Amino acid sequence: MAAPLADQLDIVIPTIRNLDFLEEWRPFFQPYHLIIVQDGDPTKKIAVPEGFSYELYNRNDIERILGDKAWSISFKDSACRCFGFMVSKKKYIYTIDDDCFVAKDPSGKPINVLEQHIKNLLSPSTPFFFNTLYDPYREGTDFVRGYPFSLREGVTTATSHGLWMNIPDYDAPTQMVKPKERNTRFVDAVMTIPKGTLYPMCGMNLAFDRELIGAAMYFGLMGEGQPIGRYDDMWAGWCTKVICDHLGVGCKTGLPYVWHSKASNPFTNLRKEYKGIFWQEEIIPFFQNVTLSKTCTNAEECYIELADKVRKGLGHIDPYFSKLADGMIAWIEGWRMLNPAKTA
Ligand SMILES: O=c1ccn([C@@H]2O[C@H](COP(=O)(O)OP(=O)(O)O[C@H]3O[C@@H](CO)[C@H](O)[C@H]3O)[C@@H](O)[C@H]2O)c(=O)[nH]1
Ligand SMILES: [Mn+2]
Repeated sequence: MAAPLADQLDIVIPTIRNLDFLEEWRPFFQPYHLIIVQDGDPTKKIAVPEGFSYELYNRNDIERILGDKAWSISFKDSACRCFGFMVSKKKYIYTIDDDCFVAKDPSGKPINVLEQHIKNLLSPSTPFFFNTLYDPYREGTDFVRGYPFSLREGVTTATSHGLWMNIPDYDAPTQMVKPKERNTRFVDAVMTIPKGTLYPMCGMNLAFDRELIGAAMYFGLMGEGQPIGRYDDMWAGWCTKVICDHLGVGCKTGLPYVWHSKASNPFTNLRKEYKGIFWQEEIIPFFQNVTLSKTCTNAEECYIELADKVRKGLGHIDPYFSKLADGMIAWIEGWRMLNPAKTA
């Protein structure tokens, strides 16, 4: 079984359930190191299937390691996964939910998500001009007529956003209106999200270049004690996209697919999401108009400047956003504490 970049990529899994799903992934995941972020009750024992290389962190570990910055890592929300991004020492991260399984392509072949995500990350992105035949670097396709030759080299890819068969990542209102809707459509495409365009980044099946954009992959303050949930990955997606646009690197979406098996409770989800549903109508224009200084030349510097802009630009909506801006700073302080070499 192909295991590209096995020594350069960590798999981060947030879990409040169990890790039984790893048995199905074993052929693809066993060569890689796992970073498991155990949410909820730290006294609960999470069994890791035999044969996997892993490190496991629970809430006590997060408090011990981050000390007075631990509050920036959410509790009782999948946002806790970003702690795994922080403690990893690898160049690449893949993160997956524990209710995602191996999907099959239309020929019935099991999909090796890591192989496809790594292909996406190692091939260039084209954020400055849209190629209508999708990924021009893929075998059997190319740039179409009229595509500027000066742009055909493309730029470095920072993120690879995979999709989901079966249970789609719908918000609560959509889930409530369409409880039985399942995604049965396999679209054989990867495309770069154009510069200046935001997207709803889902954390269920996501890979990224940790050295390039990891410092901006903070999943915010969600879950217990917070007025909002299930906007963790959305927040990280908005922040990382504006920073990728500023740095001139790309974000891709499309292949690979996972099979998402569990529909979370729409009523619980509505309670978590409802403030986000109307707040985002102000948040999105903020991110669409935010600009970062030319002096910001890496994700950390961009993120610190963005935190200040969040405090000034969104603080009027709710005091939560000032706290979130503080959380963004605490996150970067934690990041720098655990990743000193890169900062230097
Ligand atoms: O309190 C919690 C709840 C869940 N987890 C772990 O996080 C992932 C996702 O959980 P789940 O599958 O229950 O939620 P979904 O609605 O399907 O997830 C999607 O919505 C986003 C919510 O933020 C999430 O990023 C998407 O993937 C599982 O691994 C749970 O075990 C947790 O750690 N703590
Ligand atoms: Mn799920």
